Amino acid sequence: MIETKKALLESLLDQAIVLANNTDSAQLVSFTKKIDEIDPLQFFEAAKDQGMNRTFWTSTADEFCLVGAGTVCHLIADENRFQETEKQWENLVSNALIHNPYQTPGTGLVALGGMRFDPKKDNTDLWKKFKNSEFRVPRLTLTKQKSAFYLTINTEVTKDDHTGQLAHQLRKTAGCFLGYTNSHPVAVRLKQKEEIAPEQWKGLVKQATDKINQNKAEKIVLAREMRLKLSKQPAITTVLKKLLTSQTNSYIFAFEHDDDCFVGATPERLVKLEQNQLLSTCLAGTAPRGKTTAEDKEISKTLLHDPKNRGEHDYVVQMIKNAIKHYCLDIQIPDKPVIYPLKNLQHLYTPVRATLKNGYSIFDIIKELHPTPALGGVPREASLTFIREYELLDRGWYGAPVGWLDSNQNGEFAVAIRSGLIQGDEASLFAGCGVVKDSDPEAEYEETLIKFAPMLSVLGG
Ligand SMILES: C=C(O[C@H]1C=CC=C(C(=O)O)[C@@H]1O)C(=O)O
Repeated sequence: MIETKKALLESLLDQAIVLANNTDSAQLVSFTKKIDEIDPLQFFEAAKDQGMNRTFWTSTADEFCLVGAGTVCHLIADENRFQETEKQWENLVSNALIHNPYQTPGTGLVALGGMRFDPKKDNTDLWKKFKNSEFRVPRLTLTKQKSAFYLTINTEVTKDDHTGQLAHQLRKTAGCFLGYTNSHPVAVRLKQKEEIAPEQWKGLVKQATDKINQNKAEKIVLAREMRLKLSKQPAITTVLKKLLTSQTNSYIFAFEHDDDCFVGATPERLVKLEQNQLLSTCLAGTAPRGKTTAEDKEISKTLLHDPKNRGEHDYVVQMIKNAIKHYCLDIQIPDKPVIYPLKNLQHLYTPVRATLKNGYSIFDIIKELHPTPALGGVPREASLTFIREYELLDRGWYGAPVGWLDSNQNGEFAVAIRSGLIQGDEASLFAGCGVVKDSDPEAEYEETLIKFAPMLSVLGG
């Protein structure tokens, strides 16, 4: 007998009720179908209307987007957060009843999340809603891969559920998302902007260069915070829309916890995995964009040959190479970086390609890579100790891996920089830069100002 699409959902729910009965526990069901084109931001906004916490991820280079609405289950980890999350994920996947006839990465059962930069640094009140490591499996996930769109409905079925009633409820909720049209709310005005202790931060850069000149470290990345007061609570949909149009070479992400939302537009890929094909990238070494094409080219040329920036960049290349060699075969790294242009900045960029050996997962790689010298420093422990002790802020999820994974060994993580934590009508923005032996505090300060710009401008600055 040929089953209709409608009957597929019902038969999956029937099976789940039997399993829930047998095990006397809730059964996770994941059902994916192709849908007509839909604006991911409308889907995101619809989730707000349904009172659901939202998660957003887009890789503009791949025309790939994931939007999560609500949470059907959480993966939360403290100690050994990478191994623990992987274990929870494997467990969840092996017990779920999954219907996903598509091979497209990011369809089916997907978890999205992130983690704290440094689990050893005390958690302040600022980040109190954000766990050491937290991934969510959304109630509804929209996946956009180029011109194809997929909807995944995840639900926990209990032995007392009724197939017809549950199927009706799930379709009704999905209908609210698919038929949603609303204009995005207006943007906010910036009322006040406060840089946290800028002079003290410059002093810290000097302290770091002194430490480097005493051969106690080679590179230390130092970050700072800017506090904003806004005219009202911003609509995250509008913030994302502006980031999508202004930061085209970046990953745009958002992770919402009620009135707190961690949002950013980062150019820094940590790792991408498509089955066993791995791509990581080194992005370190920075210069501003030129005002004219000729000036821009001149700056790029200088950046490509500047020993300070090349040194900063090469630390990252070497570290990634060493970090992945145990887990990968066939590692390919070009000899020289190229320029990666952003709206306000340009970076040195080197892609790293490899094949992941059997038996390893994306978590093994993230564990080795985080933090790269683009966010921590060299040597890793000495720089982290310095940051932990002296940096004037709680980085929270800033500078840490943020991304997604699916149940077919696909996933992608970026480093959450060029980001901010929006809390009601206030926000904290974060920006940092690599300090090496000849760093000039004033120049590093200027560099962080440019790095604040993408988030600042979408919040009315
Ligand atoms: C720490 C940040 O940038 C890092 C990533 C790329 C280039 C960097 C640099 O040139 O200093 C930083 O290492 C930030 O944007 O907050």
